[in-house]
Amino acid sequence: MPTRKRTLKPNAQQTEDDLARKYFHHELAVSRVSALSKVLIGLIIVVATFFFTKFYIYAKVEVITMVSASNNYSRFYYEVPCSKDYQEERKLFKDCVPKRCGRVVMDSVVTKQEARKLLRIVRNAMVLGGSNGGASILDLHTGAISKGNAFINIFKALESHPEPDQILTAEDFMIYKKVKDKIHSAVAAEFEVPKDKLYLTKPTFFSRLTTKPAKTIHDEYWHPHIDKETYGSFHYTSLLYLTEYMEDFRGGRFFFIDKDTNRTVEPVTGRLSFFTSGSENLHFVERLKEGARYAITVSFTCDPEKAIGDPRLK
Ligand SMILES: O=C(O)CCC(=O)C(=O)O
Ligand SMILES: [Fe+2]
Repeated sequence: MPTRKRTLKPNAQQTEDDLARKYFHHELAVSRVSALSKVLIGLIIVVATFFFTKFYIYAKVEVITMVSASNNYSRFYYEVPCSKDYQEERKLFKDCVPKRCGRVVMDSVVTKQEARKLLRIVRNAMVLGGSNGGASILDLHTGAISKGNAFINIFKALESHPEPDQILTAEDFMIYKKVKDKIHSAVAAEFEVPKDKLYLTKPTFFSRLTTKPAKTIHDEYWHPHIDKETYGSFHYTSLLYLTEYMEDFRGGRFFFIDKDTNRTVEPVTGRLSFFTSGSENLHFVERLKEGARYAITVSFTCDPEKAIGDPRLK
């Protein structure tokens, strides 16, 4: 029996092939379109996120000059609600951990003359050191001083110096101690802590900021930070300024970062600024635009185990 091959009519076969081809192309096109649209959607999301973030950052920040260089403040006080950062320690150091948190600026605790003497100390010391980047420190307690891309010990460097008295003297340490004691009293009184329950802690150091580009992480002073987190032992941070904003340098203002506002303190020679060190006082230093900015960070703790003594010439 002749077998009848079941064949489609040429036309029908063609139509089916065409359809299959068309379908295949359609599928391919659809998958190409959907891959392309995925890429496009991804791109749109990335661009939108970028602009939103930028817009949000810029839209958010209103800058308020909280403490201006052109005014004199015998006592400026700005209260902020305390963060939860102190909860664990409240029982341990009950007379000392802040009950009330805030920011204080006092222009009459340290005299201009004392500030100028302290400025001379750090300037002299920097003859032996100085960072390659924009931030140098001098810690009279440990002897650490920035040099190049690292630190050296100033007491060691003085041993081989022909005229160490030209750099650092016993009198310098007396001035440093006198000023540090006045700051200690002011912080204790303002935050109602018995002075003998509040201890000087480390690091307590001089700083010099310049416009030099950063060479190491130690030069990057402008990052927002919380002192209690960064330094561990701090409960109260104080800053004594040794040069003046817009006189000796441009940029270099101190910024407190609040929810939708930044509040600045403009440095003035002899200006004492202090605040509770928890996350209620997130802050940064504006990048310098010109000149050199000198300050001392004098830090206090409630933990007697973290206390440090007065520095002395070794
Ligand atoms: O120098 C200043 O104004 C602030 C320095 C600072 O934030 C710090 O030492 O932790
Ligand atoms: Fe700080």
